[in-house]
Amino acid sequence: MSKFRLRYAPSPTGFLHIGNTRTALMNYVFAKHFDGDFIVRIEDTDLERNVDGAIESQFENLNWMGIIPDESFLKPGLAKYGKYMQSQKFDRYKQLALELVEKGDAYKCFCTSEELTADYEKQTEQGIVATQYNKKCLSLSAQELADNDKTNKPFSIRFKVPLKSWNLNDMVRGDVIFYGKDLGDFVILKTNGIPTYNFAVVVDDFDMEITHVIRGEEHISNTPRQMMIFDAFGWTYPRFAHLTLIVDSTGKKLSKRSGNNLFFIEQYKKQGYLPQAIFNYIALLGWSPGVEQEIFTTDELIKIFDEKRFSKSPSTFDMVKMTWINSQYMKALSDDDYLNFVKPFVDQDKFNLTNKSEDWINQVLLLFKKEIDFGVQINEKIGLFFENFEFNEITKEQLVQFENRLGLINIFEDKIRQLEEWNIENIKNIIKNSGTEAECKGKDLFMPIRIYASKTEHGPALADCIFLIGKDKVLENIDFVKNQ
Ligand SMILES: Nc1ncnc2c1ncn2[C@@H]1O[C@H](COP(=O)(O)OP(=O)(O)OP(=O)(O)O)[C@@H](O)[C@H]1O
Repeated sequence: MSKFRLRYAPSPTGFLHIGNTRTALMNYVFAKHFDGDFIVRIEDTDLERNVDGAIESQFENLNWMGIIPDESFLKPGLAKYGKYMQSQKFDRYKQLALELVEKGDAYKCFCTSEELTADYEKQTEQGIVATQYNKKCLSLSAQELADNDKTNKPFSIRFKVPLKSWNLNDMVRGDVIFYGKDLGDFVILKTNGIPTYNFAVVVDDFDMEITHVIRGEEHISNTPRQMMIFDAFGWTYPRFAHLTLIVDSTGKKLSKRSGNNLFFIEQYKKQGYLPQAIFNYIALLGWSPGVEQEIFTTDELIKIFDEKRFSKSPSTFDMVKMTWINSQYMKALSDDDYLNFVKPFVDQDKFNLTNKSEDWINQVLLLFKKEIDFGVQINEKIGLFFENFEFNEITKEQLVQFENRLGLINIFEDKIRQLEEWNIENIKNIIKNSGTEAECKGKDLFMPIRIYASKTEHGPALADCIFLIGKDKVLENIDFVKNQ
């Protein structure tokens, strides 16, 4: 059996989003499961739609998620596989399109766009819904052709669709039959010499010896056109798998053009999601592992991958689920890995770390290891340990509910002031003893102390909080809250 070779072929018309990542990921996992090659090819023939920075975004984000190409324009394979960017292969496509003209499988079309539009409009008036090219140029005489060539009349090249049928035998959808009579003769090389999508894809898949084409199902109607081009050259088809699309909550396909930032991978990188978690989540979109388990490493996913488990219905992108998976990965990190990961997300414009010790910063960040779902959330948690933390009205309302608060806090404050050895154990004892002396326990004990000492009703373990806020600042907070 020859080595499996699969490809992900984005157009550089926008940035990597959850939808096209799923296609890239499935090609990658499929290839790696069978010890094959994963190739990234850039389909940039639509020059006007190409977007600056799009190629970099695709590669950067794929690499970040561990979807690493074996071959791409950055790391070309054998010379016989050709270029990995379609805009660098225009000569090859042209030469092959002319070869098909030579063989009689394609023909030059001299119709102008005005003529074509007029004819399509006429067909529509006649009630024809699926308009087709009228094959006018197929019957040009040798003399007409020679005259047109002599005057350099601009032409496109059209494929002559045979009147036969094709069975896609799709890996997801099974048998799908297409008939030539339903497909008009289509352009494979435009007047400007640039190939159309269907032609370039076939030439590339052949050149690169692609064995399996896994892509979104919006491409299914392209596939018979590609199969007939394979046939015309006498080339063997790859196996096709058209995966159902990833849609948003309104059922709309996620697309580079959707303009919704929430679909882009870059967004999650910036928010402090872990690449393995996103990989894990996307792998389960439209593919089932066949077991209840939901958390898998990349290696496990590659191992258990089964091409028979692709879903037949669209999958909705669910950010809540992805965030939950991310939180599971965050909790499972070692303390060191967690700290290395989360520190860069601390907003240093808001929280000045320069005068804090490394040890203190680490202890503060670790308090929230089990609480935060993704990196930037740390900024919603750590405010109470920093200057200028605001005491808000809601907290004040909470505090006044505790009738015994002043008696309790006076006792607590006194003990804190006298405490010589500042450690968590001693602080715990002070809280306990203050409760005994003020005759309060449970919420009546902990909540007032928490609010006076930290200016908020929220926070991790009370003694840990007080310890890290520090003695002077705790006393300052108590004084401040008393005066509200
Ligand atoms: N929402 C989606 N769900 C599943 N696969 C998708 C989705 N969007 C794109 N793909 C797949 O990603 C691959 C790369 O596609 P492409 O670069 O054309 O992305 P696109 O987002 O569809 O682009 P555009 O926004 O320009 O239409 C194709 O195989 C395509 O089928």
